[in-house]
Amino acid sequence: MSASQAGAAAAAAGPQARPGGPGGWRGVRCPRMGILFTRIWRLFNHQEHKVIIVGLDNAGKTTILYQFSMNEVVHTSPTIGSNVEEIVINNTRFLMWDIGGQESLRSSWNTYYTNTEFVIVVVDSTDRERISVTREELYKMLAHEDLRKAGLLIFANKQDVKGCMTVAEISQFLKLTSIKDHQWHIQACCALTGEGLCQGLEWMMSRLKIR
Ligand SMILES: Nc1nc2c(ncn2[C@@H]2O[C@H](COP(=O)(O)OP(=O)(O)OP(=O)(O)O)[C@@H](O)[C@H]2O)c(=O)[nH]1
Ligand SMILES: [Mg+2]
Repeated sequence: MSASQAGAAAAAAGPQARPGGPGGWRGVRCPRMGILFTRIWRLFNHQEHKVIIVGLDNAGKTTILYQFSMNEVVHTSPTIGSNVEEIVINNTRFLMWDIGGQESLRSSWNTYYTNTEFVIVVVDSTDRERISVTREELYKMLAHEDLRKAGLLIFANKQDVKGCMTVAEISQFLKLTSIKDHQWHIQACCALTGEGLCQGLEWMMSRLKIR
């Protein structure tokens, strides 16, 4: 269930990095071509898309980050500061920052905003009491100049828990249809099984393609 708004290694191989011989470059070596090749390679393959993962404490952000990077459920403790991992999907590189969600840490979320292309907001779908706090934090973020162009992916996490809020309820509580100045998408998921996480990433990939 989901809804949406509208729908390196070779870089090191400079002229000196790989000598001729088994597995190495063969033929005429041209340093200038090497530099040019390296630049082009960086241009097309080394572009990293910065993503920040935010949301209230206990929402499941760190669990999601490590499902993405290791494809497994890790034992987590509340994040103090942040975790960062590089995720590569079909040659597309995402640098994902998982930022601690405790109240005392939220005022420093904005120090991560520069150059962010996607904001992933993780919602604990069982936490009805604090959905209004998530809404406040969400609109504060969207108003920030550094996130003006960022796409917004909302994960309605913990869908495995009986009686949790549905995607429709969360969309309504967060007033998502009122968001006109950012591309957004909401995706139901369960970080423990990984269900729904790929669909969220696919949405991000689809946004990159139409730019
Ligand atoms: N039932 C259920 N539990 C989950 C799910 N995702 C995460 N959890 C659990 O929720 C708890 C908090 O998960 P974390 O990933 O540490 O939460 P966080 O958002 O990183 O929290 P902070 O670092 O404090 O901001 C852990 O016990 C997870 O195992 C889920 O989809 N379903
Ligand atoms: Mg965490």
